Amino acid sequence: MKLIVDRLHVTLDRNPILRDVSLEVGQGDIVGLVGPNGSGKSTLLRTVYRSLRPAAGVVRVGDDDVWELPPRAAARRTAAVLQDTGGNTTGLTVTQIVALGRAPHHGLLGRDGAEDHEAVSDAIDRCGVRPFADRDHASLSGGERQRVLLARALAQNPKLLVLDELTNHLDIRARFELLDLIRATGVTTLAVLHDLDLAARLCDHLVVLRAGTVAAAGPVLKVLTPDLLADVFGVHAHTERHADGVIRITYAARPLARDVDPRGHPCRRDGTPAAIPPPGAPASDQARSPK
Ligand SMILES: Nc1ncnc2c1ncn2[C@@H]1O[C@H](COP(=O)(O)OP(=O)(O)OP(=O)(O)O)[C@@H](O)[C@H]1O
Repeated sequence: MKLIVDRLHVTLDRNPILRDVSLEVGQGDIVGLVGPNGSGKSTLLRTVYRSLRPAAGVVRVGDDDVWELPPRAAARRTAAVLQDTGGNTTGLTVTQIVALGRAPHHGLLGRDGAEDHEAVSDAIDRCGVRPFADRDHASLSGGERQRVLLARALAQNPKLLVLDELTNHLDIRARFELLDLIRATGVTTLAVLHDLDLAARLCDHLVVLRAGTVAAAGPVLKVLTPDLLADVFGVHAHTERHADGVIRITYAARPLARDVDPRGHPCRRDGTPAAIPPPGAPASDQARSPK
């Protein structure tokens, strides 16, 4: 199903956290949500998986506003894998954790049927956690637990996957494997990723948040321009597609100084110029961080 976020505003403790945020994830597409710390990525995800009601705006999954759907119907559509959803799982096996993904599909009696067993078994296999199936979930490594949480989400058979830093605990091979796995699901996905290289590998499109607003959105190469990387992330970098088809980002050795604007002109900490550069003045190389 398609996800549409339309003119979303979120306020927390009277502070505006998201302002006029709109984005779209097409059926089966993977869109990466990126941005500096505190830019509002997790807050946006919370409105999408219906844990935080927006002050204004609409979140539509398929044809329905998720905030108008009954909670159980909304839960059947969207599965979220969050940074710290491990919770206290001591005493539950991996299979039991994955089976929790079936809860939104159960009737009043809450009994597992053949379809539930099949969905759980299939998710366990797809995520490669069969070797741990009978282990206590709490005894797994961080990376193993991440895969189990993804298996729980897939067991739910969702129409929309919402992922918050899923690859955090994973080694590099496991990251690539997980990215392949997410791609193979074919499920519409909105994923928060801090690692821009991984975002470029996984995603069809990116949405860049800065201070609660959308700074840019579109195909990876169009979005991750040197100006945007300097402006939003404060780094000198360039992005290109290599001969193997993979988009990679090359970063300068150091971040931009905080008191230099993206063109290398001195500025105040709030980004306003310290002095108006004369017309046509070249960017000061001295003011730039070394490449
Ligand atoms: N209850 C609250 N009251 C006021 N501000 C809040 C509240 N909860 C979160 N915030 C602020 O909202 C902003 C956005 O937070 P959010 O967690 O969505 O950012 P993020 O982009 O996911 O950050 P990170 O990359 O560090 O995980 C932050 O500045 C945070 O301090």
